Amino acid sequence: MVGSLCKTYKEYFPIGAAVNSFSINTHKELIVNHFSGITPENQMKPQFVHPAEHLYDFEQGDIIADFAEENNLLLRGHTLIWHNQTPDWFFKDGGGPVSRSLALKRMKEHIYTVMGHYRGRTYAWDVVNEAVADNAEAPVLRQAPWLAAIGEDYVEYAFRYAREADPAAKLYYNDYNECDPVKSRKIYDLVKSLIDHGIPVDGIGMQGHWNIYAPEPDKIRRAVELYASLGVSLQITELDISMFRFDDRTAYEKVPDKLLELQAERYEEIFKLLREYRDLFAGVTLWGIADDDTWLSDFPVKGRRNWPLLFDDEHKPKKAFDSIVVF
Ligand SMILES: Oc1ccccc1CN[C@@H]1C=C[C@@H](O)[C@H](O)[C@H]1O
Repeated sequence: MVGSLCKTYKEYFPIGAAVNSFSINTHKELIVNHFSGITPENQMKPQFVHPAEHLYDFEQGDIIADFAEENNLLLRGHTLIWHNQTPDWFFKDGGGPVSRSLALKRMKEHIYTVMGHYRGRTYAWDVVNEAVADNAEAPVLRQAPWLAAIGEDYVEYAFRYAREADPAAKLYYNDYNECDPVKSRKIYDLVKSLIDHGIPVDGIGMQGHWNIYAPEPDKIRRAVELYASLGVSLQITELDISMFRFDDRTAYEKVPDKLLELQAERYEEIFKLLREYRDLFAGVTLWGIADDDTWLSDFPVKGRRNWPLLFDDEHKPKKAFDSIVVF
């Protein structure tokens, strides 16, 4: 019997995994043996829980929340306000664009209803996902439907509504490419501005969609220290270590051993750094359980398989797993 991942890290931080209402059955043994928390990869996103203005559908989210309760797992809510997987109806009114006041009303109702439904079951929420622009010359906020409808203060309103909806939940701002020197400064500036205006932000979610080549530990370290200087909690919320640079079109039928070795070294150096900063991290979540079910197979390159997680297609621990449970 291999050592339990979450038991190994019990004195460091909870270890979570992204799940769906199928993988909680197909990957149940791995979840209950190796993880102390779960995040719904998709099934609490607006597209799934709020498909039409007067229609909520919590069926799949409830299956996940019930599983968390039955197995004593922490449950992270993901995500409330995002430019993706959010139905167009939020931003339309009659034949034209929604007004600021109606968009705020819809945002408030969505946040109150979804957080209210899971109140007491979700200990944290990714309130706003990926609001910051990627490209260096852009302003802080990316172009997004919520920005167009409400204006630059949409992020503030989202966090205020979230605190009102569930005062006990930890409220996170979550983003990717979070170690890029330019983008990390923008994320810092956004969260600092929220804090300076008395907006309730408890933490920054560093998604951690990394790969076997980047970001190097020093870049991760600089971002960790920059965000921690705000006095907020940190979480790695969506960790996976891709075998490829983002849109590299190289593809393999079977993962080369050399890449598995490189990946094990990356996981080892990343978890060494996370253990060093254990006091800053309130959790580390893998964006999936095993390589047979990962969003990175076919994304962003159609037909390109990927092997970014700690367990292989047969749910056996990989070299990457061994590299982080023995230290
Ligand atoms: O790494 C990226 C590259 C391009 C776009 C988005 C991302 C990350 N975006 C994440 C990935 C998968 C989704 O399931 C998550 O909800 C989302 O937060």
